[in-house]
Amino acid sequence: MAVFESLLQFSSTGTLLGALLLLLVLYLLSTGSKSQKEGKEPPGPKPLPLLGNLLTLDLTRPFDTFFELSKTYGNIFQVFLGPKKTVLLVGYKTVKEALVNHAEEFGDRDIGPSFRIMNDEHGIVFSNGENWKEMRRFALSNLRDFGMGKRGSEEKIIEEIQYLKGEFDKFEGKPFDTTQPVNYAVSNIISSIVYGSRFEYTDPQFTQMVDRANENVRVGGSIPMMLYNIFPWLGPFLKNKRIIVDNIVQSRQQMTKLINALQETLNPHERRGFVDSFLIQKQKDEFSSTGTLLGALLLLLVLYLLSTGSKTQKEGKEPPGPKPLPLLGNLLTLDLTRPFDAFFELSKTYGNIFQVFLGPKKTVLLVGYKTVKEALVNHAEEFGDRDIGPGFRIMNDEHGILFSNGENWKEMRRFALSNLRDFGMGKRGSEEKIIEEIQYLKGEFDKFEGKPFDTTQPVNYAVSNIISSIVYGSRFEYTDPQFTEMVDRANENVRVGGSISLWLYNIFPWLGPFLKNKRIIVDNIVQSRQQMTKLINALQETLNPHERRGFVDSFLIQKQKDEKDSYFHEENLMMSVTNLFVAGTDTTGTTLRWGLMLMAKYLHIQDRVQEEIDRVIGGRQPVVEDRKKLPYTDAVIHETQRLANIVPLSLPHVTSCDVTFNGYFIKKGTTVVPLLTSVLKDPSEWEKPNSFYPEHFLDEKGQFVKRDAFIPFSAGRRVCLGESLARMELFLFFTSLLQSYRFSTPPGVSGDDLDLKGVVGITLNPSPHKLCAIRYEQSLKGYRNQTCIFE
Ligand code: HEM
Repeated sequence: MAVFESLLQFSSTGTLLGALLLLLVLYLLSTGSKSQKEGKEPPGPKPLPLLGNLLTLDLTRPFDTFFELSKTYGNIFQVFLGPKKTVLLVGYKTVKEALVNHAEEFGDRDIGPSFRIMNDEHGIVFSNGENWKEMRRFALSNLRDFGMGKRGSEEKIIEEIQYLKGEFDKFEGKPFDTTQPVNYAVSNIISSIVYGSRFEYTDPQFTQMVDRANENVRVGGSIPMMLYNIFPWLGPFLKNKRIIVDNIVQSRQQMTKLINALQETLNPHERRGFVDSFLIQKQKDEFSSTGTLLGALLLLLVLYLLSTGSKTQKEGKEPPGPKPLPLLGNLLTLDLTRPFDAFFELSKTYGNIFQVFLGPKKTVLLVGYKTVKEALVNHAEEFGDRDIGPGFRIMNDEHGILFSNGENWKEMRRFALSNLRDFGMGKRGSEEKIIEEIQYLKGEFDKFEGKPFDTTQPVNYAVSNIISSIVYGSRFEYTDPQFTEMVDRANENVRVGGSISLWLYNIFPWLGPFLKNKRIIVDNIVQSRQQMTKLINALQETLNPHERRGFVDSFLIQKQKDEKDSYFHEENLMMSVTNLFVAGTDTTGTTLRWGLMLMAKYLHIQDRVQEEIDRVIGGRQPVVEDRKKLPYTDAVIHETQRLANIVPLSLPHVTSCDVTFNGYFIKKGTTVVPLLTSVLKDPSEWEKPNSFYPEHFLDEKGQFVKRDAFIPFSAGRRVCLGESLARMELFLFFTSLLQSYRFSTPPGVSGDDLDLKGVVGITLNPSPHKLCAIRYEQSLKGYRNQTCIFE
């Protein structure tokens, strides 16, 4: 019944009672009609659909419950924890027979969602296969070296007992809770084997680590965590899951400090404990000491030179590419500070389809308009899956739209598209929202009174409010820290997500604990989820099925209707909202900022835009309909998107099956990068690929012309879901701002100082800069000569 009570916490009582009644009917029907497949599967109590045996199991003491059940079903029986079948082994003979005589078959660890958040399938307790074998063997042999089960640890234990007695003595015979002193003493034994020294019981670094570990062990066995294992979408609502995640984040920080300190004082000839042994082994194995690395590089170079002479490239089979080194692949020769430029450069040698090895990971590059279009559009199915590497996995966990695949992706994308359209995406509804938001943004610009300022935050907040009002049903104030922090964190994750350390993390995920950037991303996610949960809970509480305020409402209503439907669960809601929020903010904000910067850089082009707007629109608010009458402005916006090239690598795809493409064989599961840079700057498509040249989109009569190779939103199955919204936003924001302001560089900064290279993240941002936005009054002539206001 405890489960029943816990379930009540998560659902509205009415819906739950209805669902239970339905399940009861299903149960009664099924009891009469079907026979149990005894003799094949182990026997066990009859499960209800979806809930399995949860309603009849007392999960407060599951071990007693299972033991009790064995009296009815024997020594091997099965229960259903929700939809998850679990076989119980009961009694000495059965347990020994399975674990010892069938050691191989029963020897793997089941790593459910709650253990996964703690461990990520590394280490010893929650890993399997070769990783587990290697880690267990290494731990056993090293723990023995440091005295486990031998004289060495005997001495440590005897020493620690004296400290523990000291603690007990402090109570002078008065009553006390033995938990902390006993835990600290016991923990010091393993700590001195692992770290090489014991800790004082007054050292908060140590006591917090012990207390947190104990809390996680306790909370990890609680009913909410069992439910989380069964229904992981409950995660965002479970306080206990948050406690565990917070404890992990904090303990990892402290462990990292301890390990770093050991690393700094490491002496390979004097190992102090298990960590030292591991670090030394790591150095040996992974070339991290400079000497070894240089030696290894030399060896690799020799191997490389030898192999270049002897083996022939399998051209015509796999795509060509630079010769990879073992383990490191082509990493040493690739400039990951601007990977898209490095790949584009390589295509000059290897052609439009080539492969590189990022570490051991093969990645196929698609280069130029024809190849990218051929793959993404004509072979949409084969090239349409998303590659979800470790870096994206921490952000998304394969739910939502951006980083999911298969039926989950299809359902979420379809639902998002149709609902975003219902809330006005690409239509009149969002036009009104955008025009309203522009007034707020102008208010922000005006506050600077013509003095130089960084456009990042106001532009991002304004743009984010458009997708926010579609998703949540309302805009936020620019002074609301709840909102601004969410936007700032999303942008930080997009920036940090494209850093070299995240590339390395994608290639060698074991680097994770040492990477500050990974920690930044995880912390941002944890905090943003808490804020999103609050926002969604507030919407849930005031939900009216007859008046949907935004995408979240639609999702919640669908979730209520379709409780059985596995796709409309909490995790998909959180991830879809995150995807729309992040993808809908950073991209459009960044493009708009490029646009304003380019106007300040190329004043003669700004002149022409403003002349056209003055002539065609005058002082009234620009609307979408005006686009047709503003060919030059439209061309400038398109050219901004082309040259700014803000998603230069698109997002990684993966082949969904083996595919032979343009004569090359690409295996199922190969990472594929459609190099959008190479399309937007394809020299065979654009007259001046590297210049800002709005004429790319104009015919000789000055009329706007579409260009096939203009695909900043990518193409095919995964084409940007927000394209129509983004295009509308860019047009309205850009024309309205250019109508009202003259943009120029700050005093002392020339247009030439504004660089076009940008800052690399997942998206390509303008380099840090400030602009002056000087109000342009229609009545004033000669606005072109107005310059920045001096402070
Ligand atoms: C100038 C603005 C934008 C640009 C340049 C842009 C570009 C892109 C690109 C290149 C992709 C990856 C396509 C691929 O995998 O091949 C993408 C995906 C996506 N974009 Fe955008 N985007 C923009 C604005 C938006 C907006 C406003 C939204 C919000 C509604 C949005 C939502 C998404 C989503 C949900 C996906 C994932 C699609 C999927 O995996 O099925 N984007 N975008």
